[in-house]
Amino acid sequence: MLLHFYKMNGAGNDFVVVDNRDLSLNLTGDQIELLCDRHRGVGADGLLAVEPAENGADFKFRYYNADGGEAEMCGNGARCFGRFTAALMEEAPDQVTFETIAGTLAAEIVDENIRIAMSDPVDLQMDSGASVDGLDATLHSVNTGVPHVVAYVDDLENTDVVRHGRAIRNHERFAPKGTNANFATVLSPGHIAIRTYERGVEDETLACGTGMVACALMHHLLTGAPAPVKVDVKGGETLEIGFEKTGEQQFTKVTLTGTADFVFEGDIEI
Ligand SMILES: N[C@@H](CCC[C@H](N)C(=O)O)C(=O)O
Repeated sequence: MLLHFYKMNGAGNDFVVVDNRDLSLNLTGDQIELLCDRHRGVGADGLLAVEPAENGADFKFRYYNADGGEAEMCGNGARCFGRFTAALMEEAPDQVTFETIAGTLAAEIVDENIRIAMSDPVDLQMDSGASVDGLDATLHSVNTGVPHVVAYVDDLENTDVVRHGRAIRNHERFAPKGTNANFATVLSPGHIAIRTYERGVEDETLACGTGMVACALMHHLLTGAPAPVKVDVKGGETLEIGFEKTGEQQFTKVTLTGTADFVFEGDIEI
């Protein structure tokens, strides 16, 4: 079968995007893994599929990690999905809504950037009680659409993100679903830098949107820094996280603002 695809990236987190509004595609996990393979396929951290909405939004968002497994949400993917679906609509909209497993989200076009109105974070735990060998940091956890652990460290550049990230991702405390693992450091009040090991990619990626949100919320809880929090990512960009606090460890109106760019499109035999 010849598949038409688009390649996009959000802050360096890259995606194969397919238009499946007619539901004619039924990609298997193996096919998705092959499409995301950087040597044998297009190469990407994940695959986004546009499907018809079921509950009144503009579209349905499906997200698959590079290993072919479906995930509930992807923050950088959501910005790319917003940019992609806005281009599918007849009149250029200010906002696109889409159903995800983590709830219905909205993407707003803000100048060159896309701002995602995220689902409210759940399962927030300051100090999850877990620890991993060789990492002297408290592991906080929160689900910002997908599960995340956040560890604040002094020396981010020299942190072994793959080793510690893999140990956290596979830690029994976060089983059976596993977790993404973020390492963050404070650059100045309200400005942090992060690196993320992603579940389903099983490696460090250049950026992770839901991970940025997790680290920004923890930064607020640990230091009191107000919104918006700026987040530098490994890919070199700085994104912005907005939020409102509704309780001691509860947040709403969480937003993620950053780039979402088309890279190329093509056809591939699968
Ligand atoms: N890259 C993402 C997160 C994608 C899902 C994640 N790997 C998981 O399995 O939880 C983002 O930008 O949020």
